[in-house]
Amino acid sequence: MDQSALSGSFEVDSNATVLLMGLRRSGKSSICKVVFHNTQPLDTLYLESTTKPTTENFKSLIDLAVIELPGQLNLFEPALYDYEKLFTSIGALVYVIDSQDEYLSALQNLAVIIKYAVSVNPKIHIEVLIHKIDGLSEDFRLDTQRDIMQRVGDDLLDYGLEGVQISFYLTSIFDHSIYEAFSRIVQKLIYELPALENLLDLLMQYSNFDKVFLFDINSKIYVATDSSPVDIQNYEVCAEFIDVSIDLDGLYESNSQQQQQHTQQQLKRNSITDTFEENINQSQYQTSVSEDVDALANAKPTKCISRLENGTMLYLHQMIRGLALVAVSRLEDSDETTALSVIDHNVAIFKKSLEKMWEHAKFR
Ligand SMILES: Nc1nc2c(ncn2[C@@H]2O[C@H](COP(=O)(O)OP(=O)(O)OP(=O)(O)O)[C@@H](O)[C@H]2O)c(=O)[nH]1
Repeated sequence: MDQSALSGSFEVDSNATVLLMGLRRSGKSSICKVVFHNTQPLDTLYLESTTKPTTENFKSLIDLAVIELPGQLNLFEPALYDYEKLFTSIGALVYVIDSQDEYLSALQNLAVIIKYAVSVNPKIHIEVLIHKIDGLSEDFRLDTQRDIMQRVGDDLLDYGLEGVQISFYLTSIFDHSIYEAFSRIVQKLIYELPALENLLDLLMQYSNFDKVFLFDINSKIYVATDSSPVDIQNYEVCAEFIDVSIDLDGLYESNSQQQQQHTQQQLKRNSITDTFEENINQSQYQTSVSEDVDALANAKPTKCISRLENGTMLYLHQMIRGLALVAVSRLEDSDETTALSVIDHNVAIFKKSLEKMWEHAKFR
């Protein structure tokens, strides 16, 4: 984690910045660890309290920065930091509420922060994570959400802020809900999102996909998807398929590496049988190694296709900037060969469009 004592000022220069706030022990650091560092949820149990603001930078389709403020910071205290500068330069405020704890003081704190945030940055996205829902029953989760939404609405009315848009998410680091929430939050910061969604809709239509995601491979956040509703099971299956594909990719050596080993074995055999030819073979070997290096440099992006027991096909194709396109399709076995060449062709066109979009991207 990139810990920085920001001694009085925050260096934030892009709207693709998320500010993570919430009371102590609400789960802020755990969320960062699990989503952006692949930490196992149970390993967050004994995390130390954050005492200084920390910033984490993630390079994906956008260069995202997540600033975590320690829970004990109080906006009313004599300003240690330049809050005005901070709030004017962020794209989203994410406030974490521990739903397993008594949350009234968190809601008071949230109302004060929202009042300040919208006064200095009216365009800010306000996102509330009703967190640690793994400890609540299904019914109680919805009751808690209703209660929190009602109370936040009342508090804002008291401040005369009735028009403020706030999004609420039920989250836990123990399931996919935290990734789903962060995906939606990050998408709001992507200026090109409508164009991307359009492209994905077209890709889906012409490739017989049922659902298509554009994933950030490291975090499993999806930076875009087509316009059909997201079914969490589809998300889970696609996110897990990324891990499987990457593991498989690492398991098998590329052709060029195998070729290199074969040449090496050949060389050893020759050196035993014929010393005269050894020199010639060695020079051949060297040529083949340098060719292999070139081949590796031009290595093809990862592509993986798999069919599940229920007949669903999963299709993964690596894109630019650590992204992967993952799609679900219910293609019949008999159509597969022709359909796959059409899909490959369409995906290649999509990738080119993505490259162009990236070149002209607003947040780079
Ligand atoms: N049950 C449950 N526990 C969680 C969840 N997320 C975080 N926790 C636990 O909550 C505790 C506090 O988490 P932290 O991430 O340290 O909280 P924080 O908001 O960063 O706390 P400060 O650094 O003090 O501001 C840890 O023991 C986590 O394991 C969750 O989704 N469910």
